[in-house]
Amino acid sequence: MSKEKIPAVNDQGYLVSLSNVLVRQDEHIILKDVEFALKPGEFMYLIGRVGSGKSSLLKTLYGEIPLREGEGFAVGFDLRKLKTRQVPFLRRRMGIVFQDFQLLSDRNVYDNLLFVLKATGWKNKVEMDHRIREVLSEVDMVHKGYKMPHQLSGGEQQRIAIARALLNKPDLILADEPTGNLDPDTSDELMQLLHKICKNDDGKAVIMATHNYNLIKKYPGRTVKCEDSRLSEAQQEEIDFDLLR
Ligand SMILES: Nc1ncnc2c1ncn2[C@@H]1O[C@H](COP(=O)(O)OP(=O)(O)OP(=O)(O)O)[C@@H](O)[C@H]1O
Repeated sequence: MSKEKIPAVNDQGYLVSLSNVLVRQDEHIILKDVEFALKPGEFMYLIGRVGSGKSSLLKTLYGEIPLREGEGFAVGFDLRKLKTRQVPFLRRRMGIVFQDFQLLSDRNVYDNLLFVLKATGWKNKVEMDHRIREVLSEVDMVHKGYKMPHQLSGGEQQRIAIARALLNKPDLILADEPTGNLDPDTSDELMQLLHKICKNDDGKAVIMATHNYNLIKKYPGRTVKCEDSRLSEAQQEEIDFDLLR
């Protein structure tokens, strides 16, 4: 729906590219010398102990923490030059999913999705209805539009949160501990859904912060770790080792 036509990838074909980035919370340095890049269609896990900076890194990507040092690019935007008024446009190109679902409790599933479409500039009722049906179908929840959030299980609520994240056809999904409130079987289903979204032809990438190493074992993929204020690619052996601890 947005009129901007800037490409989501940079000259090197990356959806996200950070170089020499410093991430701060207040005056505290959370991560330094951050270097990483992500291509369309990639699925990347972000791991690290509690407080190691996973959420802070995601917040930097979605413009919640301003990038003041280093170079950053995400879904067509130069994060270093990002103006407050551009943040909604950046977020329209990203779908963000949290551990606690964050659905509006006072309205049903359909109206939760409608609310987001209206807030992001959609006007045409038929188009909005069509898009809502499409995203509900993508997450296998077509018949749950009339339900109130409290009438859904945790796994179903997270599916709706993913449907909401998909509404504006984002180039990148950022998921911060999306299985944190789900039981193992439901987590499993959610992983299959996220991988399916990533494998679609439109080249969506996913970054998922997680503590759930069992899921990484079951659904292996590129894994990046926050540790000692640094970001690095994690090896499978490290994941195996951490599982044993
Ligand atoms: N709003 C804030 N203001 C100041 N410091 C913060 C803020 N949010 C987080 N921090 C600090 O930044 C550090 C990194 O936190 P962050 O939430 O990024 O870690 P995390 O790896 O996502 O942790 P978790 O696994 O618990 O979600 C922590 O030391 C935390 O206390």
